[in-house]
Amino acid sequence: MCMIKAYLPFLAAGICLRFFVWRKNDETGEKPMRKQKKKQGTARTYKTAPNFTAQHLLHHPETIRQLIRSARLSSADTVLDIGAGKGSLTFPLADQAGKVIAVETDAEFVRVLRAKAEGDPRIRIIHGDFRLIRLPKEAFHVAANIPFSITTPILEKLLGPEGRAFQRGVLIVEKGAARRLTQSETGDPRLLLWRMHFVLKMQSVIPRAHFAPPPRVDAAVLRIERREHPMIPVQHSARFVGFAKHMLREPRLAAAHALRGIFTPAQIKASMQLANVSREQPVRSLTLEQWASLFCSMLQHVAPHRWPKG
Ligand SMILES: C[S@@+](CC[C@H](N)C(=O)[O-])C[C@H]1O[C@@H](n2cnc3c(N)ncnc32)[C@H](O)[C@@H]1O
Repeated sequence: MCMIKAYLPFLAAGICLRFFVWRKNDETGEKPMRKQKKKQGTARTYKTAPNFTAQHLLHHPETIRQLIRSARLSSADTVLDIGAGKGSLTFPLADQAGKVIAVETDAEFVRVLRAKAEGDPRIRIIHGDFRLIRLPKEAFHVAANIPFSITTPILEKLLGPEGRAFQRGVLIVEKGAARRLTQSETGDPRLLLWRMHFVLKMQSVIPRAHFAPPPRVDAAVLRIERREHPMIPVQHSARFVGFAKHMLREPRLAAAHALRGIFTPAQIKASMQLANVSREQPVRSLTLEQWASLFCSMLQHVAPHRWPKG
């Protein structure tokens, strides 16, 4: 009895800790990491710290059909399924595309995928972290219900220099993330850069009930298409980020003021006229065309030593 009494405070502390961890996972809307069976022999190897795995599997047949249809794939296409799970998208995608590359970190899911895809030359399964794999060099598309917890690293990889062969994609992301990525006004220089090269659109909302287990929030389909003609020269991408950061130090400031550190007064007048920017227009309300025009004016007329650093 005395022994039990002595252990009671530790037991209570343990229960509190479990509750706290559970609440934390609940707040993020993510499921805690699944435990791996040791005997599978394909132990998880992370080069970076493990993240929540976000295993919200899509189980709604019509939503799956719509996503596959909207990916507009042909038998000549290569498509990436990022976070393939048990293959709810992988196999329907293989019926449309020439080649599907399915990337998945979870050893148990990879085992299921390999068993289902055995002998199917159209499907290649990569057991690994998408953030660490090498992207195809030939043109490719993406159709995926991605792990929400790594939405930004996934976009950085696809829309940055590494993803130079990425053409277009339909990605299921958190609805809030889809809104942020597609609303017209933004104060995020990197998002502006992505928009110079890609068109991002929120295509449709997917109710949380279409996933198992359901996430805490609804999801949405984010459509991404590479622009045929980028709005700024690709080789000046890093410079564009430097320019946008400089301009967005105070997003509510009138563009004419924000341009001061870079352009002379005469250059400000001319470049604003060319970009059709009004005198009091705040920086954060500049349209993509205005951003591109002001930036190109800087490249053309301002001495490189005055260009803001990234
Ligand atoms: C939202 S689920 C989607 C699963 C499946 N595509 C579906 O729709 O049913 C995301 C999947 O990504 C996997 N995952 C999590 N982190 C990953 C990473 N860094 N690289 C690749 N896959 C990852 C999870 O194990 C999970 O199976």
